[in-house]
Amino acid sequence: MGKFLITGGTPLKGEIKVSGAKNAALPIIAAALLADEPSRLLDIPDLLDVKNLCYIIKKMGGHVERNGNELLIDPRGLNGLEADHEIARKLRASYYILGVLLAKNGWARTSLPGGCSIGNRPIDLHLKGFKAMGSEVKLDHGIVEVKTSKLTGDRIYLDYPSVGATINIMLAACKAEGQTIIENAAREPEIVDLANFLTVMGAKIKGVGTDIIKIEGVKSLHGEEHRIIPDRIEAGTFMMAAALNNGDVFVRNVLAEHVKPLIAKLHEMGVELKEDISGVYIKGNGRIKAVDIKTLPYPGFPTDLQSQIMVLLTQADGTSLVIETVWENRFMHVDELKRMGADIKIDGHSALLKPSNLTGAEVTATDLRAGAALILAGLVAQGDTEIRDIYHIERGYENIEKKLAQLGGNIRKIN
Ligand SMILES: CC(=O)N[C@H]1[C@@H](OP(=O)(O)OP(=O)(O)OC[C@H]2O[C@@H](n3ccc(=O)[nH]c3=O)[C@H](O)[C@@H]2O)O[C@H](CO)[C@@H](O)[C@@H]1O
Ligand SMILES: C=C(OP(=O)(O)O)C(=O)O
Repeated sequence: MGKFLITGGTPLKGEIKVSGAKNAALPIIAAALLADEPSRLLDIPDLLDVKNLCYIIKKMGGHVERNGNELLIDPRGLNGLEADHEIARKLRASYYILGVLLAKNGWARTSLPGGCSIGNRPIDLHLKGFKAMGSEVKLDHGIVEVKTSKLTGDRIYLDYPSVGATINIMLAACKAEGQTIIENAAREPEIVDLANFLTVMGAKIKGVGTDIIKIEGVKSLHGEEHRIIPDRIEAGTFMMAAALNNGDVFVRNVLAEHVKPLIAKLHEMGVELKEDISGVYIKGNGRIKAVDIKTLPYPGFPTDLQSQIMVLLTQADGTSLVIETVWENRFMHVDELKRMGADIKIDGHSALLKPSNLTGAEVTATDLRAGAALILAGLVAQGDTEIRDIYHIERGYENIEKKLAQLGGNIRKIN
């Protein structure tokens, strides 16, 4: 199993290009299966999650071909109704197969999905949506089965603006009979990207990016070409890496409007940054002011950047408070950061951080963003850091060690 070895202290300088967004690419790959023809997807990151989803599609008879960062998906041979259970358990996005196959064939089965262990992660809202649309739902021994003789649009209120439930219901609703209205829908940019792709395929969707999405079902969808939006979480991770290490970095391929909550906080922290049409310039100036953070659904501060910003806050000039409201177990990086000397106290959903001198240590990535936080910590710490279980990080960051090394970061992977 691979490890990252990092020696901290080198300022990061130069330019780095952000890849396509994992959390947009995965539902868009699934959506391509709704068409009657092939689709060509551009800027698909080369990630473990993408490989696993493609494997599931191939096992169901679909054809997937990768050419650099392009993915050709031909759904014409798709004859399976069941996602490979073993692989489906390795990623969250495998459950999008449910919405797609329900719309296509009225029947689907998969094991409960995987993804980061950051909380309970129920799928009740997905199932509530499928049921409202006329499906029978069975959940037995970790296997979910959804079945319908006729998928019909309905009004569905989400008790929480769940990203996954909004996506799964949208996927199913595109080919349901009549209109589906999702109330209290999630507004994340990845959902807008998915809706843009579905719309060029022929779907009728209104209100995306607001909390009420209306979808009028259509009989068929056609294949299309689509470029995935830049990954705002990868972008945010690099922006913070630059701010931490007195860097002078241009993070290219960032849509600044997608990272507004982070930009606002970096401004508050006194980090110098400038937005550009194609990215963001960051210049660390050796001083970071303490700030408070509360994670919220979009457009609030993203939970997927919470672990990373904590590292920045260990270097601030005072005490900061971080409140995690989305996931109940997303402070697992804290024990690892403490091994590196971080002064952090957890009380329920809150973490209190005091200025700390970080030193290199042997640490373990417990989930994807926790792993990213450990990389940031390793880059700023004195001495050597070894990060284990980096497969978590590789689920969501494309060649992160190569990209950071290109900026002068002293990081390498060993197998
Ligand atoms: C693959 C993907 O896109 N993952 C992202 C997605 O995860 P994911 O789509 O799983 O996150 P959700 O928005 O669904 O979950 C948010 C909250 O809703 C709760 N919930 C969710 C579904 C449900 O049926 N019932 C329920 O109670 C969850 O327990 C959690 O507390 O959005 C999260 C929130 O921005 C991000 O952290 C993940 O990186
Ligand atoms: C939690 C994440 O991903 P997933 O939902 O795929 O586990 C993430 O991307 O930070």
